[in-house]
Amino acid sequence: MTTAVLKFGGEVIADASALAAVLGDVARLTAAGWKFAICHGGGPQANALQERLGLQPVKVGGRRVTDAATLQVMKYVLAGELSVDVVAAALAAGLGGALGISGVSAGLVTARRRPPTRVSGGDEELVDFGLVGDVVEIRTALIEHLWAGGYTPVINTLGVGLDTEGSTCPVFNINADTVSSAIAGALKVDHLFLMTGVPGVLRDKDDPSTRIARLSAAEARGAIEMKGIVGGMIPKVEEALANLALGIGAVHILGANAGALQAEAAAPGSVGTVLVG
Ligand SMILES: Nc1ncnc2c1ncn2[C@@H]1O[C@H](COP(=O)(O)OP(=O)(O)O)[C@@H](O)[C@H]1O
Ligand SMILES: CC(=O)N[C@@H](CCC(=O)OP(=O)(O)O)C(=O)O
Repeated sequence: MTTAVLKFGGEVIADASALAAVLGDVARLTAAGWKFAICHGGGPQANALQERLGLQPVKVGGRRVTDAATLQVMKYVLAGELSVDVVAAALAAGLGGALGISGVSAGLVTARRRPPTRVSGGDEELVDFGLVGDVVEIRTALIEHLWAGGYTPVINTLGVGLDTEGSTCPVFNINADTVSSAIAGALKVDHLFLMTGVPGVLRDKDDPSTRIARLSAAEARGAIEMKGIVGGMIPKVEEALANLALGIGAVHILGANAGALQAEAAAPGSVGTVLVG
């Protein structure tokens, strides 16, 4: 049995034909015996709703600064519209066991508030991200339970603190690349696929023909330092590398194209970028 975490961001969700093609591949691989956990983001959709509400999206090093109103937007967007729409698209693509959950469900993604931190890709000073969580623990039992029942979890990446605040536990916004990498590490999956709007990590971020097939940790850190990797590609690479050592078979960053999952799994680096420790 092959196990995989597939993460895609809001950009992929916004492209209905790309999303259908990818979910069709997941449906076929699942029918052939693979087990997938799908994690999704929703950054562009959250930006759009913030703007409609007169809020200004602020991101530092690819992570969103999250006040109380922004967290509310993240709940509406991630656990509301996009969770429902991704599951509906998965059902349409033939993935009959698709089931939407959040990182809050059964305490799947437990987290604590991130203290003010210095950020790669930001300035030198400490950044207070507000209601953004750092992952403390992934409780994999829920995913294993769903897999055993024939379901494919579709996970939106909110997290929960288990230290109660009055009558409730605090909910946190967590970057979807962070959550998917942590889940992949906890499950020790064979493949972590980070699917995005570009074909992989690019030498020149504006030139899709400059895809890097294999990227080492040292090269990745150098590229972040030299600002060759910027914005939303930073958390993807950093978080995947941080979790690779936990026992993920292979981490692939790749574009959302039909057949890409199978091709990358069979020959890592053939259509995307494979990260090596
Ligand atoms: N070296 C790089 N190679 C590829 N993409 C890069 C690089 N540096 C920055 N990026 C940017 O990172 C983006 C992917 O991150 P992001 O937009 O957050 O995706 P997602 O929403 O799929 O998580 C790309 O669309 C690209 O604009
Ligand atoms: C803390 C943080 O940055 N959270 C992310 C969660 C959504 C996400 O990661 O979406 P994409 O995968 O589409 O970028 C955010 O607020 O945008």
